Amino acid sequence: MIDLNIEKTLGFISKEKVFAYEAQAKAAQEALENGTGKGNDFLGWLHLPSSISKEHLAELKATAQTLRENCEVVVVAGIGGSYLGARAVIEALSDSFTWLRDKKTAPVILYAGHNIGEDYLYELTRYLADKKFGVINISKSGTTTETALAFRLLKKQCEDQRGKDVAKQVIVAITDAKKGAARVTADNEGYKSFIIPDNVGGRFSVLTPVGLLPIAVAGFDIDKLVAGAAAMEKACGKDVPFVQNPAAIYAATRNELYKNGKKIEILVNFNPKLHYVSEWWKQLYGESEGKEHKGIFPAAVDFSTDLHSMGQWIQEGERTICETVISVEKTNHKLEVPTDEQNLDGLNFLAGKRVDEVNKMAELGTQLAHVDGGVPNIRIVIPALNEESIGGLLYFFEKACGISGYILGVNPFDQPGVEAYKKNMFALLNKPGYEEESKAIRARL
Ligand SMILES: O=P(O)(O)OC[C@H]1O[C@H](O)[C@H](O)[C@@H](O)[C@@H]1O
Repeated sequence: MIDLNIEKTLGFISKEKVFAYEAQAKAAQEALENGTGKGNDFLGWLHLPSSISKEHLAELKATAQTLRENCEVVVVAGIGGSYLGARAVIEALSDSFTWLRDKKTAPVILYAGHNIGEDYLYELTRYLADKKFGVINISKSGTTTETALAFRLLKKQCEDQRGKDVAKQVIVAITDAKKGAARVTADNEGYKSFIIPDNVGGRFSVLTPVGLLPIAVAGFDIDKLVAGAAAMEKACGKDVPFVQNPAAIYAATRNELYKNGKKIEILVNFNPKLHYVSEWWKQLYGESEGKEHKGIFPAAVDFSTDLHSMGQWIQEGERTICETVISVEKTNHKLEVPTDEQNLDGLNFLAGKRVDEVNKMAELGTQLAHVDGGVPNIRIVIPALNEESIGGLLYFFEKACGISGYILGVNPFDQPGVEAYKKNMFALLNKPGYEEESKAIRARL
């Protein structure tokens, strides 16, 4: 379970004001439960953790096993919500150097379809040239250009390298039940496929096959991940009183901070493995709340790395920011600072201490400094980097996002703004059907 602490925001906003959101948070929770709010076609994530069946998990694990047995490398092709959840969990739980080890216990997971870098894709195809690789092609719409382009390359390479029959075994599609090019290809080629439910938007889909299959291929326990999320679903349930509901309190606090001029929320970690949890969080909150010219800008830093780059700005720059720190209570391994007789580096005052003790003092020192500098600080403690904790943390953020978006007054479940660049790109590339737009955009150049 997580521990949420808002004490260090209270010099900037008052507890009374935060607690005054109780009625709004309750109304938001009810709108989510009853499906009466904006975007109510996309509430499938709300009770997803508690509704995932053992059979579904077993099917995912069986497919993961096929990929694990037949692949040295598995490429996850997807963008946005179709890759960030999987990557967030895999990187949070993986040994940082596992990809460099000769002996591997699971296929190396690589990512594609989240950029259009020609060199990136060239180098990926080169790396895969002598590898037994498979592909998980993930796209809810089934038509996202970045992903489709990468998949076209990977599909051809996989078939050329491994033959059509093996390719059929090691290519898996995760997409809509009926529509989209990814569905057509999967059905035509006879790929194993999983469905992304209609009522679960991409950024809320980590606990569907979108996240669960790659996570299982990487060797992590999806039963425990889902169990952690289900426990959090309960802890943030509609009947939990406001003061005890971490999702409601977080949603209320960030809305009150926003009202008081804190336009940017920086998600902070003191553990490099959480980098992609922040990337996932940025999409979740950015796409959900950034509309109608409103919404906190979600940013992220990795400390202490970024204390030596962004630390100055955070300490003394424009006072429009607040921080939310994810702190991991216990490390998974133990490492002590050794004693050195000569003590040339002057570090003997740390000798015998755990490295994590030093990290925790960096964290505490940073919190106090930033609060002194005018940055309100929310702290979220998770017990450890394991499946249960991460599952719980992700669901907590999803639930809080739904409540927070409704308090803000926007539809947290659509993303109309994302289409603007796509329309221009298609017009510039002369995509059939965009003839008028092509003419209009060329006239502007
Ligand atoms: O899964 P897909 O349909 O390929 O979509 C992938 C991503 O791109 C879209 O443009 C949306 O902005 C995201 O919300 C989505 O997660």
